[in-house]
Amino acid sequence: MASDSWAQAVDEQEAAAESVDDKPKAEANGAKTEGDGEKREDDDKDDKAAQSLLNKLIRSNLVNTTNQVEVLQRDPTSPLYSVKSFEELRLKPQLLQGVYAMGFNRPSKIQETALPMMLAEPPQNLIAQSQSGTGKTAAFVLAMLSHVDPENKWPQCLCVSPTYELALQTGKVIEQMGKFYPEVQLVYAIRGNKLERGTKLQEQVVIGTPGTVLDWCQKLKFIDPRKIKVFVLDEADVMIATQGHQDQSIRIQRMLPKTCQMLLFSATFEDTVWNFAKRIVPDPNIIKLKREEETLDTIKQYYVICNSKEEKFQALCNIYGAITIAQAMIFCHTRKTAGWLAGELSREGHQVALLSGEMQVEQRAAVIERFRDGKEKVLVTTNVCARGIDVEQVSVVINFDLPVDKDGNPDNETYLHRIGRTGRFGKRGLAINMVDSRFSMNILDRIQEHFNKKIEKLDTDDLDEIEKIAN
Ligand SMILES: Nc1ncnc2c1ncn2[C@@H]1O[C@H](COP(=O)(O)OP(=O)(O)OP(=O)(O)O)[C@@H](O)[C@H]1O
Repeated sequence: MASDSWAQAVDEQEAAAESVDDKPKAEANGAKTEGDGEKREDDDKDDKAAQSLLNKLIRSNLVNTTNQVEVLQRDPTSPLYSVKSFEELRLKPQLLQGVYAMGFNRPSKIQETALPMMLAEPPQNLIAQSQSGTGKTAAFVLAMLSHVDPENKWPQCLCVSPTYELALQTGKVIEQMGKFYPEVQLVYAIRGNKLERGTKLQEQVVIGTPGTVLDWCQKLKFIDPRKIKVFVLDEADVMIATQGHQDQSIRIQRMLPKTCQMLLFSATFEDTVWNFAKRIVPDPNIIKLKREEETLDTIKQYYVICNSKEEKFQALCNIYGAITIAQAMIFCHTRKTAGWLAGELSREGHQVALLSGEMQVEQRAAVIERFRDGKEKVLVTTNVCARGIDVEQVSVVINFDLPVDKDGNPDNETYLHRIGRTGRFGKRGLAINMVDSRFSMNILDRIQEHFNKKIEKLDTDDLDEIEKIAN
């Protein structure tokens, strides 16, 4: 889907970065100092799960959207309900309390329609797609908790997530939402959680990864799949990217009773996801929410002319000396530049976080959490590390190197995603581009042309001028 393809485009760009680095014209864009055969970011395998996790971690609240949901009902003649408040859903008081304690005042766009469908009697199956951060997890957690009978001490709701870390994240939401409903218990079916043979689980909700869930249902028989009332498959697009998960999920689904409510969620909806979804969810209702397009309308864009990476660093220091920057993200072309820059900035006394390709996902998650919590004010990163990260909360974005594709052409989509903000909710932002050669000037010109938006020149030796950009 075109609107969701930025991540793919970024992947392609990064995958091509090496060949760009080999080209003389690309060297001029900041890659020249890195051409030493180090392991590049692009060697890293596309890791959708890591991306999804990091995105969840950096986001502090709901992604707003002005788009309307598209609904395809299984039975088009039945009335379509949508709610504007959580009260209308007639939730159990303990759950309503949980919802409010999480700070939710009203249902999100997707929740308005998805919740009544999921809570209807008899239960309805649902396939729902909307970008990350629009409230899908909260929605299905509420549906699962609503369907549990706390008197029954066996698993009734089963949720599968693509990875250990994502399962833990969703588990946290279940725990938070169910905080005032202690009779309902949760268990994690994930690696490392070893139960004695012969155990029969008493917990009503199970969250886990496909392999462990399948073992617990089939081989170890901790769970009786015939007693499951709600089955959730989360992050279907991430799920199918992992070898074997698709198959395992289908095998789990086949063990469930016909009456079990099947729910599937995905951030994107390419054909592969759709084909998988149809195998998991029979007779579905379908809800789709288009991704909010990003724009550059609320962003002030500047460029700075420099001759070397040292000069770019000096320009950066001048900018920092002249204006107060709450939090900034700085994008570099390679891991090596990012490392160098982070070192230089720390030497100058800045609190710097570095996201680097060789870090494990847990380490990246820790860096992002610290940045999100404001412990560090500058996040230096390469594209691969930052793809999928929501930059909305960051007021200043600096392109230490401009984004280029494999042919050495401007990568407009990546530029837009790094800098852009969505719709009318977007806060104002400031973007500064470092230009260090004729090649990168040409890239900048073409980016201006593409978006038909002027990028102003900034003289970073003139403090008064820099101060003006902050106003
Ligand atoms: N109705 C609501 N009101 C306010 N905040 C909400 C609401 N629903 C969810 N949120 C919050 O918005 C953020 C995103 O929600 P959620 O994680 O459910 O989205 P998602 O679509 O599942 O995203 P992802 O695919 O990344 O998991 C979370 O911080 C969540 O606590």
